[in-house]
Amino acid sequence: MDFPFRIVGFDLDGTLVDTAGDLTAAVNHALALLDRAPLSEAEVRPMIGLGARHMLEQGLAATGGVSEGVVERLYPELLRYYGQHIAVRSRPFPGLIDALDRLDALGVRTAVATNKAEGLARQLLAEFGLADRMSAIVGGDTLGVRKPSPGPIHAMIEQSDGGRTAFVGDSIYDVMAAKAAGVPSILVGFGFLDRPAADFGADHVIDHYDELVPLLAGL
Ligand SMILES: O=C(O)COP(=O)(O)O
Ligand SMILES: [Mg+2]
Repeated sequence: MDFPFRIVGFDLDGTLVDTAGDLTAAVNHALALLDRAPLSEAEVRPMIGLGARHMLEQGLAATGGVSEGVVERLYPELLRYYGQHIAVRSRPFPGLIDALDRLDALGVRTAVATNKAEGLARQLLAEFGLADRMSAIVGGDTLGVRKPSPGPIHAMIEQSDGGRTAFVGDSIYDVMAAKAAGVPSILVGFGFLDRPAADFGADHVIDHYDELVPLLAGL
């Protein structure tokens, strides 16, 4: 039987890899430089999804206020710290590697469109041996646009040589980008969701990676 998709694209933070612990540590490193109290991982999770700069702005806003000058000063600090501590607590979500293996065996290309900076995305994926198995890795700074624009998904599809595509993500920006790109959107219910899964308007929701290949096979 022919598999109905040639490309399956993934978001990174909160979708392929649970990065909340290391991203929280990076935000808290920046906050500590201002003598501000740390945030919990539960507080930082909903701040993830529009890139690390946005996460820093949200973290500052939640702890006493944010100004452009402070963001300018702390953003490079946050990136530097994060790059040096990128995979201390981060781990691929359960069942991911099996699902990628199954897609590989079906001849499906897997690719990434993330709002994380491309260099950090490649570094993180390489930590888990995942960079080399992706046909494209498009980051938040790769193009002039980021999700919810469909641009990163279009670029990911083009770099993967085209074909029917589905996109898997954990944020409203992923669902919006997939819809704008005209590809089915699949929400992972285990990601960094900031609202109930049913409220995202995704075409499908999975609660474990074991569900991904059977779902796609039926679409
Ligand atoms: O780094 C972020 O805030 C978002 O990254 P993601 O697009 O992979 O979720
Ligand atoms: Mg995400």
